[in-house]
Amino acid sequence: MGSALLSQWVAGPESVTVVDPMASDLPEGVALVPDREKIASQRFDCIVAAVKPQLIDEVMPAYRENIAPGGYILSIAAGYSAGRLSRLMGDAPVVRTMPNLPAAIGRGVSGICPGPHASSDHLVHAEAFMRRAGSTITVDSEEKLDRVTAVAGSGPGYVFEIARAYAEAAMAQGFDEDEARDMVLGTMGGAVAMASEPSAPGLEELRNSVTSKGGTTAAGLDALNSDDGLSDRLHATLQAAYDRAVELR
Ligand SMILES: NC(=O)C1=CN([C@@H]2O[C@H](COP(=O)(O)OP(=O)(O)OC[C@H]3O[C@@H](n4cnc5c(N)ncnc54)[C@H](OP(=O)(O)O)[C@@H]3O)[C@@H](O)[C@H]2O)C=CC1
Ligand SMILES: O=C(O)[C@@H]1CCC=N1
Repeated sequence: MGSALLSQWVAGPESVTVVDPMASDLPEGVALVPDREKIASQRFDCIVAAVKPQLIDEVMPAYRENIAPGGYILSIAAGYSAGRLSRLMGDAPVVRTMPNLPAAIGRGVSGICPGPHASSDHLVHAEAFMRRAGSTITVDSEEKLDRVTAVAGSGPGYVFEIARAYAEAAMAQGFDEDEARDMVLGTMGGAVAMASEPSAPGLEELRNSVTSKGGTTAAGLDALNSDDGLSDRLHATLQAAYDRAVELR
């Protein structure tokens, strides 16, 4: 996820240093160091915590000395609470954000939540930084951010899986893999673009506008969700992701 954000951030005026033991192929203009020792004496206005939540306790404390006066930590880690991270970093200001993968093409959706000691300047900076990677929604509690994680952070995973299963079903109708992929992604992309038009009606009305009485869509929708199976499955999906975020706090 860090490299997806980096691909959008490099267009900005800041100088960026990435610490990654194995990284290669970073965008031009980014300084890469394999470990923190190489930047031991440097200070940064914003340190982005982009390792897995399970590695934060091990990796992040070494960076306490790297926070410039007035600087802050911007964490993209799912679940791991801002309070816990702030304490780990010697009561440093923390802003948490939850981006999603389409940030890689500037179409991400990022939740943002100010944590302990974060000033309004830190929040404004984090919002501007994340807007370079797509749209943002600022929430006032970490509980809400963990719900953004369940809906949007993990969301591209659900969408890719739904598209994969949809394409698999298209192949069972006799289309080859490329035909199935093109039809499914074209249909999903077109429908999402239409629903995203500023003057678009609500989603239920849009669905109804495809559904002729006694027609093919009605038959398909009946199989898809007349027993609320799809709705129930999606509720369970978001709840499971949220519950996992809570476990990672
Ligand atoms: N994937 C997603 O869609 C999203 C992920 N996130 C969050 O982003 C974070 C990263 O997740 P994800 O990108 O999926 O995971 P990855 O494993 O792809 O990325 C983690 C990166 O951290 C590097 N790393 C490991 N150890 C160190 C270290 N000691 N110092 C510096 N860098 C290190 C890894 O290098 P190496 O590969 O060499 O181990 C890797 O490049 C997580 O906290 C996750 O919750 C948030 C929103 C969406
Ligand atoms: O699966 C994860 O834990 C991360 C956070 C949201 C998306 N990927």
